[in-house]
Amino acid sequence: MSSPLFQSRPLLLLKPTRKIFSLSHPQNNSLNRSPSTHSRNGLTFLRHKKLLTDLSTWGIGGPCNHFVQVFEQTQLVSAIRYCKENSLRFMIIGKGSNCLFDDLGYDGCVILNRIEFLEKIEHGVYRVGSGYPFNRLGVQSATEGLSGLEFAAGIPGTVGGAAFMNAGANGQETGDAIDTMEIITCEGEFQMLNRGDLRFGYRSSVCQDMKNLAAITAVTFRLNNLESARDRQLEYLERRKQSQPLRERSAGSVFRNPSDLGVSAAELIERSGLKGFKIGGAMVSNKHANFFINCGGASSQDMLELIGLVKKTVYQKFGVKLKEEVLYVHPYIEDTNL
Ligand SMILES: NC(=O)C1=CN([C@@H]2O[C@H](COP(=O)(O)OP(=O)(O)OC[C@H]3O[C@@H](n4cnc5c(N)ncnc54)[C@H](OP(=O)(O)O)[C@@H]3O)[C@@H](O)[C@H]2O)C=CC1
Ligand SMILES: C=C(O[C@H]1[C@H](O)[C@@H](CO)O[C@H](OP(=O)(O)OP(=O)(O)OC[C@H]2O[C@@H](n3ccc(=O)[nH]c3=O)[C@H](O)[C@@H]2O)[C@@H]1NC(C)=O)C(=O)O
Repeated sequence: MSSPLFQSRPLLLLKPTRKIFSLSHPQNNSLNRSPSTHSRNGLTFLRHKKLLTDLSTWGIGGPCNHFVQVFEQTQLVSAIRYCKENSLRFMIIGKGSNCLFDDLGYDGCVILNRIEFLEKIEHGVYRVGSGYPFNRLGVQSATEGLSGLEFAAGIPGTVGGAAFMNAGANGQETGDAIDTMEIITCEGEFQMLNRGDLRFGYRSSVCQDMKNLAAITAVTFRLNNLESARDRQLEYLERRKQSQPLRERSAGSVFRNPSDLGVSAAELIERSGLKGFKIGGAMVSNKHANFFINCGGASSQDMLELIGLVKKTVYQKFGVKLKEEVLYVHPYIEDTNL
């Protein structure tokens, strides 16, 4: 974050912004132009109309310059081509449950992923559109006596977001259940990635490092028979309800757990005395210290400052550098060091 605008902000894990397209600049690409709508190849693009507040579970974010919803893989390709032809940077968003948008908005095109098909290839093998709700898939598969995604119940993301982040809980991870992944490259080509290509790690997948990934379009899961899968799923969900503030506006865990220290980020934050600590409308949850809540009118600056302060305090107290799990979306591409 080299720009003066962001000098005082904490270093959040940056989203892998699509860089292939030419860049717009804040001075000649105002985020506050008058709203309009136009159609192209059956897609409706909104200009300066959509607020990112409505697209993130945190309920934070200003206007985006361009916004389009896609319901099929071919529409996603069209949307990406449109961005390419018009030199727009773009991002694919699922449920916005892992993103921190800026109050200044986003100067490119936000593509909302609504590709929600589910195809049963054979018993235990599901091919699922990347916009399919991950939560629903977790309940559905467990109800059918299939094991592998019981942990997904209660997770507010999409299948694409979960695969991209390798979401996990209760000792299970998304990547463990994935057989293949279908993607679109920045050149607009479809590609199939096999299990061996995917290199999943704790909250990471090969997708996060792929320079030419435009979007994950579908994921094929291979699940195992387990009679007690539904009971396990219900137990995990109950545990989640007891320990996490699911009714509040959050983005799940803000920080990754430190590796090999045998202590969670939540415990470090709690032991720093920060539960309930508030900056503006942003607050460290009293229920779970690694969940930060928008308790009313939080700005992106409030949240960024809270993240920075928690990070600094934990470092001063324990010498541990916490690393963000949430992804900060820069309003302008020039503000990144990418
Ligand atoms: N374990 C838990 O309890 C919780 C877990 N989570 C997890 O956080 C993640 C958020 O999911 P979701 O809300 O849908 O994601 P988001 O809409 O928050 O998107 C997060 C990032 O994932 C990338 N992404 C999302 N969908 C796609 C796709 N189809 N293809 C390529 N990249 C994609 C986007 O990258 P880009 O912008 O570069 O396109 C985006 O920056 C999930 O893994 C979810 O399970 C969230 C809350 C709680
Ligand atoms: C919510 C997310 O995933 C969650 C996932 O739901 C849960 C359940 O398995 O396990 C991880 O949380 P977590 O490590 O904080 O798990 P928890 O079981 O809640 O807590 C771990 C430990 O921290 C302690 N703890 C927890 C909360 C708190 O306020 N204070 C505290 O001291 C608990 O007592 C426990 O000893 C994932 N988070 C990360 C960063 O790995 C997410 O990724 O967004």
